[in-house]
Amino acid sequence: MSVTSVFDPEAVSSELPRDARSVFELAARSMFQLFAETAEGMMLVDRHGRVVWISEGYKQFLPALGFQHESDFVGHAVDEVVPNTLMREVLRTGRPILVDLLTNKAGTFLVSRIPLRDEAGVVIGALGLVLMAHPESTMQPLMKKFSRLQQELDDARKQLAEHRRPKYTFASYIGSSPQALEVKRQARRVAQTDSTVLLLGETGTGKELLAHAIHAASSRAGRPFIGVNIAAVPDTLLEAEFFGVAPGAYTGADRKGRDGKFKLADGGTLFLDEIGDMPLPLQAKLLRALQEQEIEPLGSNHVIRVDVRVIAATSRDLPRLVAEGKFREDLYYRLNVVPLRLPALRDRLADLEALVEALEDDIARRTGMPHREITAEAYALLRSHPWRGNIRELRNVLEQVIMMTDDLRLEARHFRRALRAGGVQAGAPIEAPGTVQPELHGSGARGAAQPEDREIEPAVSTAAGPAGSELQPLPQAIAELERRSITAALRKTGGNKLAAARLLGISRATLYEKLAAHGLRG
Ligand SMILES: Nc1ncnc2c1ncn2[C@@H]1O[C@H](COP(=O)(O)OP(=O)(O)OP(=O)(O)O)[C@@H](O)[C@H]1O
Repeated sequence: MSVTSVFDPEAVSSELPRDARSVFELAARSMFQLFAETAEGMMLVDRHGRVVWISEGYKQFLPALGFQHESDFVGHAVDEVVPNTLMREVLRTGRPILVDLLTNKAGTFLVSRIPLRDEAGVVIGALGLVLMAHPESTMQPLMKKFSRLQQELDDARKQLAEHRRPKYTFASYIGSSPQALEVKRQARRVAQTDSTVLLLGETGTGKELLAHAIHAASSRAGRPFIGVNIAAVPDTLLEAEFFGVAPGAYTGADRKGRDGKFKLADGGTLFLDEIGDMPLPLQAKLLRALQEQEIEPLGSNHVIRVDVRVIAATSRDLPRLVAEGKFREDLYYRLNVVPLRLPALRDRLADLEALVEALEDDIARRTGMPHREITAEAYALLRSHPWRGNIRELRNVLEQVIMMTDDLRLEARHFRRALRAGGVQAGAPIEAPGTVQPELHGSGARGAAQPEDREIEPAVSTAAGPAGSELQPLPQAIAELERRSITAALRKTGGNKLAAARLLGISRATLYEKLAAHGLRG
């Protein structure tokens, strides 16, 4: 846009009174005068970049620039007398640089550079203004605030990157049994590709750990790893969680819009944990996102392209869910590109010792407590335990024992109590006839009561308050019953919340709410 096209005195004079042109010229002269007087310094260069004039104020900078006399400065090429100037840039592009910091041997200056044009709009020179000398001292409070904000932003970015960094690598997956080595070999291979991976296995077998490790070994390692635990998010919030919300779609906290997990994982890996708990209506949308790599935030009619590698995991029997009409067959096949089955701990007992050592080491490091020695007899007892909760349960038991005793030698007797507290007597049959293992079943819909519920009946009936005991207000009795049922379910599942929620016939999100309400750590 040329200056004349905006301030054309001819055009102005046709619409304004006759003396408009002289008013305009007067205005231009006054503005020039004002700049010359208020700016710390001002200079004019011609179309060849030669300094043709400097203001009285500008003369103060000459000694610092290395000149005794005005004549040593005026008449010379601007970039020869003012190091680092961008005046030539303005002459070349015809675009002003309204605010800039210029630093050279004379100091730092807040400057402004404006092209000058003739009536045809051709650049015939440029005006340079020194708005402020040494702004680093004058503007110190502002600069300080700016650098503090910048520092805070950098810290937040670092924290976020740290948070999104893969927590585990293949080295974190402990085990050298043939089963463990095979699963690591397959996972390493698949890490070199961009294929969708489906991790299958009971609860606590290390599916999430392996998902992190695959990401860390893939070409996406430098990009985010984003996890969503589908079972932990209420159905009504899942769509927004996955695909995000467009600005203005809602009032309140989401008014500004929010990125979904797909967007956050762009360029990286999205880990969909407990995929078997995905509500049916959302499965079609997920399938589309996986196939097209396109998402549509809630309340928006625009699609966003994403580049996301998906790793899904489940402890549920997906083919069975498909047969029951609870999981879309097309989504199942889309996810089941590379299935990896993680062995249960009871099927790789050869790794138990190495796992115990690694977990004990980790617990000691985290808690600052001394290392413990574990006797052969204790190992024999641990090997005979059914380990329904797998490595998570093993860790819980170990943690409990370490917390309960100061003894440096951990014997079978130490573990016996913790294993009993886990709900299953060491060496006792894994399940009584008619009971069902919490994981790999859970055939019911999210939150629906399960037939497995009868497993916790004993806890429920005793908690209900035995006949003849003191009566208490109903709300209190109900709260107590709820608390006891939750504790029993958690004990039974080795602390696994999803399995406990299934046993109780509630969603994991509800379980979390109730844990908080009862002040239970879970
Ligand atoms: N092979 C392993 N080596 C070391 N630690 C392991 C291994 N497998 C699992 N763990 C540990 O056991 C715990 C549970 O693992 P993880 O959460 O990966 O299991 P999961 O299969 O995803 O469980 P869920 O299905 O319940 O979500 C974590 O603390 C993890 O570090």
